[in-house]
Amino acid sequence: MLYGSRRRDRFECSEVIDVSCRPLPVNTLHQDGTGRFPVTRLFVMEDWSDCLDVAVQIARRAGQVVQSAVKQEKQVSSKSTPTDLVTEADHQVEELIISTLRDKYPSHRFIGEESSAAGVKCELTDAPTWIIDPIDGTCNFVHRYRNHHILCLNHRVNMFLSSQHTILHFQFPHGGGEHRICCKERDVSKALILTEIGAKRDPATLDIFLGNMKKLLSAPTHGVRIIGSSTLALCHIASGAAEAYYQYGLHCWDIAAAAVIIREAGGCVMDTTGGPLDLMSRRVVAAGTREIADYVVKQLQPINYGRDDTDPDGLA
Ligand SMILES: O=P(O)(O)OC(CO)CO
Ligand SMILES: [Mg+2]
Ligand SMILES: [Mg+2]
Repeated sequence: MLYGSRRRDRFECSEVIDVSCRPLPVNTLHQDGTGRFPVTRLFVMEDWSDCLDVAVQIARRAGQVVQSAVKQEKQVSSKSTPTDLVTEADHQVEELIISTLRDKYPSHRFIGEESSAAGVKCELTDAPTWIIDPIDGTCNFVHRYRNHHILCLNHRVNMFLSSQHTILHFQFPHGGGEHRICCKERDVSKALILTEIGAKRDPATLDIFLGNMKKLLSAPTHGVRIIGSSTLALCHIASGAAEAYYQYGLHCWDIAAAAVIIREAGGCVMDTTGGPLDLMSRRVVAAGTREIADYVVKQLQPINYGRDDTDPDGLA
């Protein structure tokens, strides 16, 4: 996923296409029945239009790497915990994205999941910065459970791109997207809520995690789902396929692009305290409506995962 933001630029939804030109599954990211996102106008600031072309090309190449790797035997290692998995494909895709973009845009900066795991400081400045999750849903990828995406965001260019089964270009007017596609449900008893587990599995953390889920299930809501890809789940909020998402323990590369997509689709993204989202905080609540988001915020007991920018091992 490649995304960038220039705050006052207009940007509008262009299209959702499938890498192999197959129709997208209904409800994967949008539901117009054709597998196509309603195409409107494409507007890219001249400065950054080149970035979009490059992003599309890289995403296609990275998507091919992942699609070919998914069928093969994988070398699986763990990072911060035994459940925090990484494969050769994660490294290969991140290297492909960073090396290509660095050649093309020497002044741009990078925050990458696997580079951070290797000790590169996770530092977000005002410089154009690409935030990269080479495979989101690595555990799914390892098990061939097909919910995984390549995610990369450019912090200063209005574009976002995801590649695995899909390539997405979303370009919206900041703060005023015309495509209000998030669910507008305000009644939590009619909500489907998504979450992810996080890498910590000690008994105290799991008690809090299960307690939070129990509260939301007993609201009652229609249900709680865990699909194994934070960003895909967040994109489901943008698409209107679910009403809310919350998580402790995700990273800036899981949230960054999806947060913009949700906002521009008319939804809200915030901190688990109800305050503004802090990209480095490793926690998030997102929803189609403020009412549902506020309800979720009130139910949650926090889990401390530290911060991406100050706790590189991620287990503070
Ligand atoms: O598979 P990844 O990139 O580790 O991401 C996990 C959450 O951090 C699933 O979204
Ligand atoms: Mg991820
Ligand atoms: Mg990843």
